[in-house]
Amino acid sequence: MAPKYAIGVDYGTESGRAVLVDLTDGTEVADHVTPYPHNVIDEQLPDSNVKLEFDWALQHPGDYIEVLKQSVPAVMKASRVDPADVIGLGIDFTACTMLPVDAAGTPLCFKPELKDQPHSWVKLWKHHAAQDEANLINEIAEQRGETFLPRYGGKISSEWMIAKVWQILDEAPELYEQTDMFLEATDWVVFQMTGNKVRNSCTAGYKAIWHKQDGYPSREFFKALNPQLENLTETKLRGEVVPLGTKAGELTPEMAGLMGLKPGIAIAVGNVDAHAAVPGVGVVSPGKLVMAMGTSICHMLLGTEEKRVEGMCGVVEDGIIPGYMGYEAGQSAVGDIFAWYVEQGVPAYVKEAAEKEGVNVHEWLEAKASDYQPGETGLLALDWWNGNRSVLVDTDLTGLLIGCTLLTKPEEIYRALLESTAFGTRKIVDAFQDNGVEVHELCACGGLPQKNRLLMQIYADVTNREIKIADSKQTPALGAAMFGAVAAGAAQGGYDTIVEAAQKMARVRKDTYKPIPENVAVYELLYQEYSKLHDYFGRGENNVMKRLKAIKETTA
Ligand SMILES: Nc1ncnc2c1ncn2[C@@H]1O[C@H](COP(=O)(O)OP(=O)(O)O)[C@@H](O)[C@H]1O
Ligand SMILES: O=C(CO)[C@@H](O)[C@@H](O)COP(=O)(O)O
Repeated sequence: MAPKYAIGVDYGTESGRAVLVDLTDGTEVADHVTPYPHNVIDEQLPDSNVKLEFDWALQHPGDYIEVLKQSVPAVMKASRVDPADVIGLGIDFTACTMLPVDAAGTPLCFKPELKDQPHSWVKLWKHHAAQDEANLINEIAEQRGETFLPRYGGKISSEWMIAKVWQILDEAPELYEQTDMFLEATDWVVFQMTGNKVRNSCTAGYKAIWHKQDGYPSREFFKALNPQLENLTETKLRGEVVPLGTKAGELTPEMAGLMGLKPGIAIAVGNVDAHAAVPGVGVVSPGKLVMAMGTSICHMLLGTEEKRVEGMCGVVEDGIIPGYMGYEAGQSAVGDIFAWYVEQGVPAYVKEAAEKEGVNVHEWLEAKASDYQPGETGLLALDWWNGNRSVLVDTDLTGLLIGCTLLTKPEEIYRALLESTAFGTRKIVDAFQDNGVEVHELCACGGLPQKNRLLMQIYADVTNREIKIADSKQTPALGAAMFGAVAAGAAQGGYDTIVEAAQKMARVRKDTYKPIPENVAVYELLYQEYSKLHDYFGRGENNVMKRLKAIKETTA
């Protein structure tokens, strides 16, 4: 039989990419990236004078369709694979990236009369302007002794569905009324391809407080938030929640025409980028922490029991791989911090030197920073440039750099920023380990492990654990393609379970990063210092970061 193929489409923060995968062994035959034409909308609405407030991050739903229109035909063309041999397609997305739609499923921002209303647009995962609502959700849930709270590390994040929905109700009640449904963007794109509105158990579980046995929180809880939210889950969040790997439907003739595929192929229910990466890197059993390392890091882990872990993003039964508890934690900014420094903090001479040497600024700084030993810069940083997702779960926390002198060099600051993110990951590893969810080894995927060797060695040294690296450059997309193959099923040339698909299709590289004992010893000392700063600024002893933000908001 001719080999069969599946396509995985990975929707990142700034771009979407499609990968065409051979189902016999996971070979990535072709890939193509489409940058989102409108990128992240965080200052002004498109074609409008409307300026956005601080902490907003929106997207244009049309950009997601553009990825299907450009990247899918591009991989078909590059691979010369016969469309008849493509049996399934899966997607993965950033989350919670959500949007309000009308009864026909049309995004409200597409309506001319609503396009100047910021709340009609897609709220990207890193939209952090619903922190007030998140704080209240946590306060009320705690007062009421809601049993869901421990499943989310004790706090519901402002990045998630309920806080974002409530912000819309608070600030744009008319738009809330006009909304027929709030959808995760991943479910909306699947709806565009199939005509079926199906909610996936992964985003519902991790981002919308849905539980396999208990469903959503009670009406009473929502009523306690705001009486207008009492019926939220039966109305604007209604819809069947189905497990990962389920076939959401078949590709419609219209979309097949746009994408250069055959109508009728299996489309898997939506998934989250980090979660799709777990089978993508071949992890289908407990003890191996998968780090999807890009603009942010998501830390994914399988376990056999539901444990309480401070500040984890969530534990969801079957949330990653059926049969296991799926744990998620994360850091809201990692690559984004390095990008900030490269764009905003580096002197002109660094940019000139990098250009002269034919490398980018990251590469130049990495090379220079590699000449330092751990501790030699005298610097230490807190990695909260975009708040803290785990373990403090507080988007109002901000960045900190300590130890600068008149002799401090840009590469030293760059190194301190790399180290700060490794310390943030160590906090997460320790939180799991201390609460009985074992972490034996780390598996890294995403853009960063391909780009920065120093960063990966620092992570091995700081966590004192070996790190395996995914062989795929597009691990979430590979995982999404696996789910596409499962949606198609073995009878069509796909697979019946994600475990089988991962065993056949995933690979890690032979070379790994191993901790260097001398470095581990110094980083242990630095980590103790990091922990003191972490608790001092993050656990209420000195709320200077919040006070500065409050002053900024009143004077802006
Ligand atoms: N050489 C480098 N070292 C460290 N970070 C880098 C380097 N090059 C790019 N980055 C960062 O990588 C991030 C993008 O990661 P990537 O995995 O490609 O994207 P995404 O998270 O959107 O999927 C950006 O935040 C960028 O600052
Ligand atoms: O929050 C999640 C997953 O739960 C991610 O979608 C979010 O951190 C964005 O990931 P990227 O940094 O774009 O890889």
